[in-house]
Amino acid sequence: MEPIRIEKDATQPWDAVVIGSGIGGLVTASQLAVKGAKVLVLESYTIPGGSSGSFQREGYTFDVGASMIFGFGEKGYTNLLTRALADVGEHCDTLPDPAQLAYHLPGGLELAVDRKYEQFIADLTARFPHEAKGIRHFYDICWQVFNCLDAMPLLSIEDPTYLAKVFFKSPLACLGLARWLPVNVGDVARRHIKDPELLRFIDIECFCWSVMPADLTPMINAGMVFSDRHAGGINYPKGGVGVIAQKLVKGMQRHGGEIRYKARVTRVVLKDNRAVGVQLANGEIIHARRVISNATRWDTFSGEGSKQALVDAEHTPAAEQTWRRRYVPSPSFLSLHLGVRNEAIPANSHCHHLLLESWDEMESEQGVAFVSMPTLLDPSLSPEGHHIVHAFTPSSMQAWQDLSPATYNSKKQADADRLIRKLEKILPGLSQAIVHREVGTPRSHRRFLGRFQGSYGPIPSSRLPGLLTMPFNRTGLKGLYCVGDSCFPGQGLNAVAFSGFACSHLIGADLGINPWALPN
Ligand SMILES: NC(=O)c1ccc[n+]([C@@H]2O[C@H](COP(=O)([O-])OP(=O)(O)OC[C@H]3O[C@@H](n4cnc5c(N)ncnc54)[C@H](O)[C@@H]3O)[C@@H](O)[C@H]2O)c1
Ligand SMILES: CC(C)=CCC/C(C)=C/C=C/C(C)=C/C=C/C(C)=C/C=C/C=C(C)/C=C/C=C(C)/C=C/C=C(\C)CCC=C(C)C
Repeated sequence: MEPIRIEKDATQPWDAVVIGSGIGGLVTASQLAVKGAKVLVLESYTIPGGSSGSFQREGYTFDVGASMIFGFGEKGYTNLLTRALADVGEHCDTLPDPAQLAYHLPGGLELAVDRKYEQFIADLTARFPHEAKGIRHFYDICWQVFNCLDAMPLLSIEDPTYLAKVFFKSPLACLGLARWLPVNVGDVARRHIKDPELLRFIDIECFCWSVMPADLTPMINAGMVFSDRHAGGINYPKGGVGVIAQKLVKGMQRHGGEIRYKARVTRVVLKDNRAVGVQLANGEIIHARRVISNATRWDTFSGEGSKQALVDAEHTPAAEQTWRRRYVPSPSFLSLHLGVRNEAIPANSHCHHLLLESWDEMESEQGVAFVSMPTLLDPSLSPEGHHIVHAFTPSSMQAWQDLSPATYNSKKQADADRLIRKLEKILPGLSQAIVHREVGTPRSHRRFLGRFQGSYGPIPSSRLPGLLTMPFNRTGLKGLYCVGDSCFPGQGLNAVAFSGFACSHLIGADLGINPWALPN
């Protein structure tokens, strides 16, 4: 289809300026470029991708953060990364992971989540035979949610025209989603499962991606995660996670979009209470018809703790204060990027592992340890004879603030050593095999990713009704939109990709450049 060109006036040369090149920002920008909009992405760092970038050191290609990738399936509508790339004429070769994750839990509960659904159900049932029915019911309900999502093109539910069309196309799927929107996982799990240890397992199943127990995790997101890992499966992009962002940039550029690196936005420029552009740290002002922030809402709007927000307190909409009362920043991470000699990795290891020593520690500072070893799938990421061990554990900014440089450095090394000792439970001899080591703290995450308190993303401050209170892309300021994990439906690459599709669709509707028909 011939792209629709938008008329521009001299003072507003860009149709849309996107602040940040996380996956949310890049999907918005590339989708808008495909619709014919003139788009500019401004990224403060030197590479694209944000938490989903990759960086090179001494022959290793390390993932910044994201490593377990959903949304790369071939069928249906929930494969949003595959779709975002295909829409700009790009494709990532991926390596299928035979298991999503190997759990190493208290009480000797060891379980790898098999790619095949029936195998996973059989393995979990073997451990909890008295809960065979409950296990089947609970995970089958997750499939019902997933099947609703997978049955229809996923665009902005803020656009009434889309809602009407999609309701006409898939009425039952829409009603199914409307039913599950206000529900959390804990309520559904307790309806079918009674064994306290199995309920704890459901908690950690949620925690490992939502950083919340089941009672605070929205059912829609669980339906997505607990089913996509078996439907499209977990697939690792060949060459590292950063390839996804690099290809989105390439595809966007091919459609006329542009990106500038080392371009930190310091404020959204307003005129008559409307966003009309942005100002960069070097003072340059760039005008645009629409401004999209891929920074977190805490970094976008003023409020308690936000030091240099992009919108001042006077112009911050009241709804943002309500959001801040409902959602708080989750902890950040202490992260390790290790290059290790092959001998430390047992043969036939899984790529992703989660270790928890005591259930009481699930939500504690540095309680759960996550491990990703992508070289088990893609050996080209490390020098021959070596593997990557990327490990992280939740850690809050408060634990790292107000320390002298010497105390900060020694805490960093001591905490890293402790994490490595923990990992030796599954990787015996690890500490002796390390040849390259980099340690990141919440302060590193804040500095390099520009994220408020280095946070992984927003989590509810109390029990909320599922996803019902999560804000969409439109903000209370005309011309300004948000995208990324502080928008519906929250954290996760596939989730922020959805946020990007929804945001570009909404802006497309506002600018009148959307194609009439829903995508196939
Ligand atoms: N699957 C996994 O294993 C895993 C692990 C970690 C993170 N993640 C996911 O990654 C997702 C994050 O995606 P996202 O789209 O929200 O964004 P993001 O935080 O990854 O990227 C935001 C980008 O905006 C840039 N930026 C911020 N403020 C700026 C400013 N003022 N000027 C210019 N640039 C600025 C940052 O440098 C960054 O590149 C999260 O949802 C998280 O769940 C996944
Ligand atoms: C009309 C009517 C009636 C109605 C309407 C209704 C509707 C339509 C609705 C709609 C809705 C929707 C569309 C929704 C959507 C949703 C979505 C898309 C979702 C998604 C989600 C996703 C997710 C959540 C994901 C996630 C993931 C993650 C986070 C991951 C992570 C991971 C990690 C961290 C890893 C770690 C571990 C290791 C390493 C071991």
